[in-house]
Amino acid sequence: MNSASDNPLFRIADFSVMYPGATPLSHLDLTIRPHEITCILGKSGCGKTTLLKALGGFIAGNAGGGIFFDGDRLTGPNRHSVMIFQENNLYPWLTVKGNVAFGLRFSAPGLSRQQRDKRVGAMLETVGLTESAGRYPHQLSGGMRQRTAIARALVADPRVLLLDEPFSALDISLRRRMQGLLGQLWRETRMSMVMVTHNIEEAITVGHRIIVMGGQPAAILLEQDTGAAEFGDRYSNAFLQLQQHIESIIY
Ligand SMILES: Nc1ncnc2c1ncn2[C@@H]1O[C@H](COP(=O)(O)OP(=O)(O)OP(=O)(O)O)[C@@H](O)[C@H]1O
Repeated sequence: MNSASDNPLFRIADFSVMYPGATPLSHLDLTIRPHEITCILGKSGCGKTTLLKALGGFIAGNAGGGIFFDGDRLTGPNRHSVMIFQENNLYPWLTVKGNVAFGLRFSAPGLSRQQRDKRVGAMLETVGLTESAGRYPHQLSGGMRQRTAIARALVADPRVLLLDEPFSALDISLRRRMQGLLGQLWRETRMSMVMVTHNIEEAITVGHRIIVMGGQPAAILLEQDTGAAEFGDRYSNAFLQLQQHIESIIY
């Protein structure tokens, strides 16, 4: 997936986060490569969301280390990264189309109404929501809501998509369809994505690289490339062996 000349997208160096009563990350070192889907796995409470929020610039680390995005120290949220949460990503008072158009408001404020409508329309088509453009979030299924959230994130043309258990509220068939959609979007854009998930199968299926965290404070227990074709088949030996291996590490 990567080549030796690729610089890291994120370099997490000697990075620590202390909350009152918890120190999920302490002197953590890790790199995240560009143009890959990196999946982060680990036991509940080990610091996955903390790390993801820090990558989005929403959490500053304690003095000493830092996070470097494209070589520059991250000092706060920037327009290059967009985060999608498990639920409640949408504005309830806006339609699907309005929510997606909102994604352009700050990233491309100079667009004419026509240009904006064109981009929003194309994005709605990509995620299969053209027919539902006029509906409000409460009129959508969970999968449609997450597709709207993905469309809103992608319409802004970010370089990085940060996803925090985006499909965990969905049933298994919808979840698999959403995994397929994410893969399709990646093939079309080669966008860098970092996804936190509890689901080992999902991480192996969707990810090109898996990072397993564990312990308190969290250490990196495993880094594994999973871009090879054998990991695309959830019944292959390689897939099942890796799934068991990760299970044994986490639990
Ligand atoms: N704002 C906060 N204030 C105090 N402690 C916090 C805060 N946010 C998280 N924590 C604590 O930090 C630790 C790591 O939390 P985090 O949400 O990053 O874990 P996680 O691996 O994403 O968990 P889960 O898989 O359950 O979502 C936990 O012990 C949590 O209770």
